[in-house]
Amino acid sequence: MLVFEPVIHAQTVALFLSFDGELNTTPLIEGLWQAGKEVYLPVLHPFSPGNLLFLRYTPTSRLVTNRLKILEPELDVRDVLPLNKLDVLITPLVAFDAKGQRLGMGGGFYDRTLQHWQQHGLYPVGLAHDCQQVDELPVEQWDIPLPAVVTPSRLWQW
Ligand SMILES: Nc1nc2c(c(=O)[nH]1)N(C=O)[C@@H](CNc1ccc(C(=O)N[C@@H](CCC(=O)O)C(=O)O)cc1)CN2
Ligand SMILES: Nc1ncnc2c1ncn2[C@@H]1O[C@H](COP(=O)(O)OP(=O)(O)OP(=O)(O)O)[C@@H](O)[C@H]1O
Repeated sequence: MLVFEPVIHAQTVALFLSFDGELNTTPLIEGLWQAGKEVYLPVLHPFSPGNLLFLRYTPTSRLVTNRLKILEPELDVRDVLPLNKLDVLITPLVAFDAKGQRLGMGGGFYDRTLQHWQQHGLYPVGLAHDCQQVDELPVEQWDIPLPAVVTPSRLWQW
């Protein structure tokens, strides 16, 4: 991921703190910090259900457990980055298919975030284990396909 072209050119990168068998993102976060990138994490929106905010994450950030039992940075409006300032958005996923369709945890959070991603100048990329690839996923009308997925063994692009 650190040698993936959009990441090399990025100043701001959002990713996620792994839980429940997701590929461990800790080494990647430290690599991004070392490369001088600003790292952002998703925070459940305090009053807009189903939406995410992206907050700056540094080695001294205070983390709290949200209602979905995931660690997230403590809400401080000064740490929020608007989506149009985000260069790369690394998304978690449960499974992805041969066309770049993404299955998530079912909250619709990333489908909402990724609406109109092209207009935001944002580049989304999924991060997953190799075994999370499947032939074909059922597609719902709101599902947004990913232009790229990175796994430990390879890069997929569509
Ligand atoms: N590491 C990580 N962070 C992430 C996500 C993710 O997939 N991975 N998300 C990706 O969107 C968002 C959170 N999405 C989630 C969606 C559903 C559940 C979940 O456990 N749902 C339970 C019901 C929980 C409840 O309502 O009490 C369930 O479906 O059984 C957790 C996270 C934002 N942060
Ligand atoms: N752009 C959207 N606007 C409004 N509702 C949406 C949008 N995208 C998804 N939803 C709603 O969110 C719900 C969950 O969607 P879905 O099962 O595709 O989530 P997911 O992609 O698996 O989850 P996540 O993105 O959080 O990992 C659906 O019931 C859908 O109605």
